[in-house]
Amino acid sequence: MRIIMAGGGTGGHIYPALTIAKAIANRTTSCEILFVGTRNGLEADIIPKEGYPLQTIDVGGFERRLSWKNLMNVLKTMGSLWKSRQIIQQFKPDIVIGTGGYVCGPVLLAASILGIPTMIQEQNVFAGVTNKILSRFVDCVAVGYQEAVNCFAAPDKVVFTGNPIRPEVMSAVRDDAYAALGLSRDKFTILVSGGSRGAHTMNQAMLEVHQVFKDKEQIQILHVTGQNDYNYIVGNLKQRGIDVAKAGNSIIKSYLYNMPYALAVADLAIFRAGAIGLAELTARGIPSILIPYPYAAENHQEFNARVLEKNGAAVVIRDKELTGQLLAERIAQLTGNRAQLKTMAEASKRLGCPEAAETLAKLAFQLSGK
Ligand SMILES: CC(=O)N[C@H]1[C@@H](OP(=O)(O)OP(=O)(O)OC[C@H]2O[C@@H](n3ccc(=O)[nH]c3=O)[C@H](O)[C@@H]2O)O[C@H](CO)[C@@H](O)[C@@H]1O
Repeated sequence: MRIIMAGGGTGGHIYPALTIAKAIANRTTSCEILFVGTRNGLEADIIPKEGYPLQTIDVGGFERRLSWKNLMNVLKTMGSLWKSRQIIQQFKPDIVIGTGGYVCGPVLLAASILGIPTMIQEQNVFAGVTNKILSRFVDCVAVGYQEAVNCFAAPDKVVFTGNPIRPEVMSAVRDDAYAALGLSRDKFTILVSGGSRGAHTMNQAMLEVHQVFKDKEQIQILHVTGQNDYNYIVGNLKQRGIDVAKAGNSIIKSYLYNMPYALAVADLAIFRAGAIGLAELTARGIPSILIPYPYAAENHQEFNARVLEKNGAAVVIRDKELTGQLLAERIAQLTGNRAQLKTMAEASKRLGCPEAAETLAKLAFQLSGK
């Protein structure tokens, strides 16, 4: 089986690509995988680390108005369509799968023109524009949320599979994880993550939260800041009398390459509402406070978050209402009410789809005719 995986920009598009590719590879003795992304996306860091080949094309997003940038991007996209065609003709894939990001447009379109079987995987409740357009050309659209089915013009092509999560998310063992992360196994653990690129407003609010909880011996906060904000947070906490270099209750990381371990120990999560992060939380049955990123395309993170809220798995705080004080209050309410946390954890677990990657792999075999 030969597969091209196209996806990039953020972790929310790259990890599903990796997960689907590995699930397909696990079902066959011979599998060649090529990733196609962009030079500037997180894929340029993550994919080589995972040991897979990555080819890049140059592609940019469009603004919703007439501009020079848009004109340049039309030219870029035409060039990238040509390059995608060359990559596909050279690699000769049995199937091309897109998991989101601008890079999917030219790669999936070129594959479809060349008559190669194609599938896109839409992670969000509210589908992105690129995927809506692509859905007219591809053979199959696999969606992470049942609610997303209606976003597409050709519902007969749409299949609900759930969002794929790395198998390590399910296999990570709590006891091993405490040791690997240097955390205490006797404390209530709060995991804070603003998605693969971090979230500045969340980080700002967290400064106050660390201060409020610094003397609460029973609580430890593992806060993943994202690479841009790490020094800002560590420096600011120092000014507030919290030295993160000395083992304390505030553990600050810029990025976690071993997120599955962090999920294995999290008793409560404070997250943005990226679809893969939410799929991971629900697969492990972790209750959460969600602060959707308000500038995500068509505000799709809020749609994601509201599904968890509606089902009793999460509490949502809107970014514009977020303050350190409000966040600290919500955390105190939940940590002070273990019965509510348990109910939320059960609700979270009910929403999880840990078998999604397997379902997607089977679908890929069916589509490719292999
Ligand atoms: C700003 C934006 O538009 N973000 C989008 C992006 O999400 P984004 O990449 O920000 O977030 P997701 O939650 O979907 O995925 C993040 C992935 O990165 C991993 N991770 C994150 C931080 C870290 O330190 N280590 C780590 O491994 C998480 O475990 C997860 O697997 O794609 C998602 C899927 O289409 C969308 O729902 C999000 O709205």
